[in-house]
Amino acid sequence: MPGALSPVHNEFRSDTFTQPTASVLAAATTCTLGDSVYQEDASTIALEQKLAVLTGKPAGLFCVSGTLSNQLALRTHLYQPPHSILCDYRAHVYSLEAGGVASLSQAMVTPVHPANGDYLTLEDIVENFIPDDGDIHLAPTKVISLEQTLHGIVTPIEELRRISAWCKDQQVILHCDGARLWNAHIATGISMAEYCSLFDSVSLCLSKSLGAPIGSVLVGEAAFIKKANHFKKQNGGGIRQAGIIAAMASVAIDENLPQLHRSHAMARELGEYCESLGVVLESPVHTNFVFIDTKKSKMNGQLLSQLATKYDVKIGGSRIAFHFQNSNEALQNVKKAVKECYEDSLVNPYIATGISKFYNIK
Ligand SMILES: Cc1ncc(COP(=O)(O)O)c(C=O)c1O
Ligand SMILES: C[C@@H](O)[C@H](N)C(=O)O
Repeated sequence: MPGALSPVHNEFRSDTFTQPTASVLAAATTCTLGDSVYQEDASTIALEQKLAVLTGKPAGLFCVSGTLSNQLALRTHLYQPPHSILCDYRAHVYSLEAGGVASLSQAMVTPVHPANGDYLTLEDIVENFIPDDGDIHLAPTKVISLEQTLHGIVTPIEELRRISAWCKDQQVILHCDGARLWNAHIATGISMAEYCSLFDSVSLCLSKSLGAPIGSVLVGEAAFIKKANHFKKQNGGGIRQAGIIAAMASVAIDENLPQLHRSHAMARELGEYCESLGVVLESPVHTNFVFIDTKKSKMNGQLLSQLATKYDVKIGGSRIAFHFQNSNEALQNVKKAVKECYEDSLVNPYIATGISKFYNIK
């Protein structure tokens, strides 16, 4: 119903909570129903080709999740241990994919803290890169895995170009976890094809800011995608009548991509409000996330989650995630929760111990 609040209008734990709209759901009734393991489903093939054209890559592979899409990319790029990947210490492929790099690819990880505190530069990479120089003590860096956006931060295209040129010169694979590359595209106006031209492979989530119910697409060279499909089947990722979810994802891209700027504007509004209070942010608000630096702000993330409930919004911890289905009413309630949590910190400064999570899965 036009104007009605979405069931997830007050959901700020993650943009993974976006729900299919009526028109996205309707696509499930007009899709093809071929067996996509046999590569006979027209709706699935159409989505993969759509993403290939959009990103300027030769081929695409529909996967049930971003984790699978990322891990298939790394497994396909990595084939002769001892080897390692280099990424940001906060990268999802390292910190939130259950150790898949180790179990699936038998790879070590070099997690790097960016010197500028926000995004990896070529200097960070060169300083931590492990050369394949015959030293039998080492696991050489074979893949550099960047994330755009990472924690909502947009790495400048100029930096990506520097890194990409260096990787080509060093013959090192460059992968992009582009779960939210869509957000970078909308925030900068730089095309998806321009971004993707800098990487050997890109994993694109459709089930987050874009509001598809399920799915990601991995894009890259045809031979790479063919091998990734082999590993996809090996790991139980073969999907039979995938047309149902592929068709929904295709509509979600068309209808929801133009709306991402709303979530960015709401995030900016909250970020500015936080700073007006004196709340310290962990990183700049470039897209749809506000990360509160609970340590520097001496704020208790769990208390923030509890206060969120008091104001009828859902917040998982130090991250406040925006998506196109949030309401302005809910944003004002988030501000009330943040203000009360910050005021509490002035009286009861919270000293965090142990690893801090920005999400809260029971
Ligand atoms: C940056 C990033 N990459 C990959 C993923 C994995 O996606 P999925 O949850 O679909 O496995 C997520 C979260 O979901 C993410 O935030
Ligand atoms: C928790 C994490 O895996 C998820 N991708 C999120 O951003 O919410």
